[in-house]
Amino acid sequence: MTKIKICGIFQEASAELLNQVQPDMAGIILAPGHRRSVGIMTAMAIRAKLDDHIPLYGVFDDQNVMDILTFYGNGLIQGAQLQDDVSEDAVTLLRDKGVPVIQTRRPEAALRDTAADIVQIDTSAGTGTTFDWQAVPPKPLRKKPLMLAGGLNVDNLADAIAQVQPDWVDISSGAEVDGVKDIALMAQLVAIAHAHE
Ligand SMILES: O=C(O)c1ccccc1NCC(=O)[C@H](O)[C@H](O)COP(=O)(O)O
Repeated sequence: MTKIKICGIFQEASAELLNQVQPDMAGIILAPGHRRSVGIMTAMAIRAKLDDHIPLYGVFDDQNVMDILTFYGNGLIQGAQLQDDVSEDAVTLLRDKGVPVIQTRRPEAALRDTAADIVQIDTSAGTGTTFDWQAVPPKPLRKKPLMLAGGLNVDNLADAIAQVQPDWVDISSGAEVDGVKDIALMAQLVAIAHAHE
């Protein structure tokens, strides 16, 4: 089974849909200024609606470690996804404080040492853009669980899993119709991921 994260939840109603399709993780964009960015009130409402056993990760594109620690400490998020330009010092500090971390990397930097729990390979940042999956290092070379992201959808997910052999897949745009999370697409994506090793 390949685990699946559905990212970019920005509506309370989408949390109820996630409870129906049961992904292994959900993500909210706590970095400001993006189409799917959420404020604290919406984030709290999403966390309250989402089933307790589905961890909610905050996506951050700066190094405001104190904010991340506060959000983690008060239960708003169960982990942090840090974009490529966040320093390894921030990753180490968060891990030292017990915060699970997903570190986003471009494919060419996939094998760089990190204290993160999961390395996400992505060039998309929620734009639905794929990259050449052959650039992902083969499984025997990986030191950390790998999360594949970027332009995954119901048409290419099975091929992506077969080719890359990720531990996790992460999908945002491919789970949306007209910019809003769609229950039928999310159900298909979860079924495809869970059916494949
Ligand atoms: O979704 C955003 O708006 C976003 C903004 C800034 C940094 C990251 C962002 N999204 C991350 C993700 O949704 C996923 O980790 C990943 O990039 C998959 O995106 P997609 O290609 O849309 O499936």
